[in-house]
Amino acid sequence: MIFGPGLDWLSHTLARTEHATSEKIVVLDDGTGLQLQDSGLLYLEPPAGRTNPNNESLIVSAGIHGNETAPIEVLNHLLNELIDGQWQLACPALLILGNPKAMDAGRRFIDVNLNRLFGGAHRKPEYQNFPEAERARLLEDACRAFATKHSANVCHYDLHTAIRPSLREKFALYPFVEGRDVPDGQVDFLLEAEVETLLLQHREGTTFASFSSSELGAESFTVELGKVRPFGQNDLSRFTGIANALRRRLKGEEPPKRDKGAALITVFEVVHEILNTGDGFQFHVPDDVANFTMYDPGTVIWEDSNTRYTVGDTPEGIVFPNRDVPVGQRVGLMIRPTR
Ligand SMILES: O=C(O)CCC(=O)N[C@@H](CCC(=O)O)C(=O)O
Ligand SMILES: [Zn+2]
Repeated sequence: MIFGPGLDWLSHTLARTEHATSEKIVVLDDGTGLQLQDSGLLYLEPPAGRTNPNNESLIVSAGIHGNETAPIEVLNHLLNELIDGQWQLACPALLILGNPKAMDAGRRFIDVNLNRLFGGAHRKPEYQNFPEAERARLLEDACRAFATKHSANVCHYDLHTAIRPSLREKFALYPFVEGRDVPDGQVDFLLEAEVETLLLQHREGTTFASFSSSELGAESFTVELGKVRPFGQNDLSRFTGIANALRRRLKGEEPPKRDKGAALITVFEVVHEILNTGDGFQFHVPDDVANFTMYDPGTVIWEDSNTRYTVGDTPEGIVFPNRDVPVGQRVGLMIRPTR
């Protein structure tokens, strides 16, 4: 047993949240290799000679925010099925439970938001000595090593749930990389996962998905799958879309044929990132507003002593409103439909 008697990956991760250098390797009956590289960091390798029909390598992460538990449970279930022999792995995969200490504490983060520390931001002097800075470095190194070993077609899905209710329950964010467009195959995958809304970021960020896009050349998405709830309180029937779509990819099966009348994806572009500018910053969006609430042209969204942001000529929506962030960090995104 790779994780110890009676322990699955999630229980093992919650029981051992500390950085651990020892690497444990187990080979399943069918020859699939499992290498526990660190707490919450698991590398999966199909047996030599097995074909990888989609010629791809997958990084799937959850728990970058420790209280976003449903995607963690989904990933853990998929792994339990694999270990149980219910299906066979076709492609190399790196499975990540992002912030074990915060998961154990039931918190978004311990000292600082891990999903603002990627792309080297963890090296900033103000973040040193925080466990999240060390974790960001470790995850970057692990992903870099994975992408170097499996250079073709690396995809990364970073799974989250949102703090606020959402008028569009499931949505994905596509990190900004100059000159690229979302491939049709990725749109089909999102729809297969029942994610019917896509947000195009307007500039490079310091999220995990932004790092894997920009530095590893991966097709990456942050995927929001529902609402934050504690472990054991998730209705996992609302997450079957992503579970089925990921399992299908890990098995190397072809995508399902899309019906003519099937839903299309709705695309928004980010037009403005609201930052907490510090002294005098006032955010005029109420605390309990749902993601994708739309505001009419001319509505004042935020202001400080120098600047006032008002909605432009066409309606704009708010996503991730959260006034409770440190100065310099994101308070929300303003978005606009693209078509
Ligand atoms: O609901 C919220 O306010 C936050 C949910 C969440 O964690 N979202 C990610 C999005 C990352 C991105 O912009 O791609 C985050 O804020 O880190
Ligand atoms: Zn999150």
